[in-house]
Amino acid sequence: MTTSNRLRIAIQKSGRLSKDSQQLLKSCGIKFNVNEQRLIAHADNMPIDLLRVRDDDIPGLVMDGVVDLGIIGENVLEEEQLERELIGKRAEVIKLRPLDFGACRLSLAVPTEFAYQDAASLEGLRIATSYPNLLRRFMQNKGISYQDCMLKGSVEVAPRAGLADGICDLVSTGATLEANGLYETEVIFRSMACLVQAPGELSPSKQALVDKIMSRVNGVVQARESKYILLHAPTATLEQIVALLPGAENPTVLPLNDDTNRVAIHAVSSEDLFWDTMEQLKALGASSILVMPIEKMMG
Ligand SMILES: Nc1ncnc2c1ncn2[C@@H]1O[C@H](COP(=O)(O)OP(=O)(O)OP(=O)(O)O)[C@@H](O)[C@H]1O
Ligand SMILES: O=P(O)(O)OC[C@H]1O[C@H](OP(=O)(O)OP(=O)(O)O)[C@H](O)[C@@H]1O
Ligand SMILES: [Mg+2]
Repeated sequence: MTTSNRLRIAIQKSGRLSKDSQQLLKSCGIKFNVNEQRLIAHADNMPIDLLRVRDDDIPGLVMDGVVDLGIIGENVLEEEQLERELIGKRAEVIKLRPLDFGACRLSLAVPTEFAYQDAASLEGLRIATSYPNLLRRFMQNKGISYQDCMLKGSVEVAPRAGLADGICDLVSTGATLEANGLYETEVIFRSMACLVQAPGELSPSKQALVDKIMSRVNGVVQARESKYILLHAPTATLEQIVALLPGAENPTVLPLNDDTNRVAIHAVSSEDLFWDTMEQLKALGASSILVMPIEKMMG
């Protein structure tokens, strides 16, 4: 456990998770300025320090209690846990919650000309990856032997460079695979960013701060997933219209001036309202449909 009485949070310095991690903490009311050159950023309004590091270092820092909290991809967390289990090192973290960014998957991929049937097609072949432990677990469960080619970056170029027959790497849109003449054959792990806490007990003041941050994170994420919906609806189709609003319980129904056949509906929906639903609402006679973002939410 850290000895400092300021709460330490590790986030990725620069990369796929850095902007979203910083944005999330800022949305929770933590005020800080990041200096690109500096590893540490002190919050102005709360006893919190942000440590800006390589994402691979975050699970270890949390597991060892060097920092109190961390924001990390589940893929990197799980890989580090498997690595530490292998060498008998403490690998515990408290998983506080998944976050709403950093969605990707760890997949097997092979060159377009490779006749892939199932994972057994890779028997005895060489697979390039930055995730040797997740790959090993998957292949061991299937009873397939293969050869490792450990690369920290540029994994997708390995087959073309003659370093490997296939790869096991992160995919989101698939554009990188396509650009490198590869296709995805098997998803071996699905990942999101998550908020984790060091094992063991925090001091009461730090615990109170973590509770406060957690409640705010919950509010921020919930608000981002929700929408405020306003519309006018014919009373005749009111029930059908309300049923179409995703996750909107007990919407407010208000009378309209000089119109007894129509009402105004105000509702908080637990998810976005897609165009298809808006078109269905319109077909049921709804009009003046407004879908608005919600900035904050509590209770
Ligand atoms: N294409 C993607 N879309 C969404 N999330 C992704 C994508 N690629 C990676 N991620 C998530 O973001 C994390 C960080 O990815 P990034 O590519 O920035 O890592 P990195 O190059 O290892 O960075 P670092 O320099 O910090 O080691 C990944 O571990 C994964 O959880
Ligand atoms: O399926 P896609 O949408 O193409 O995304 C996948 C790519 O994204 C990540 O790399 P990133 O772009 O973060 O750069 P990096 O290789 O420098 O980490 C990942 O390592 C893949 O290479
Ligand atoms: Mg990394």
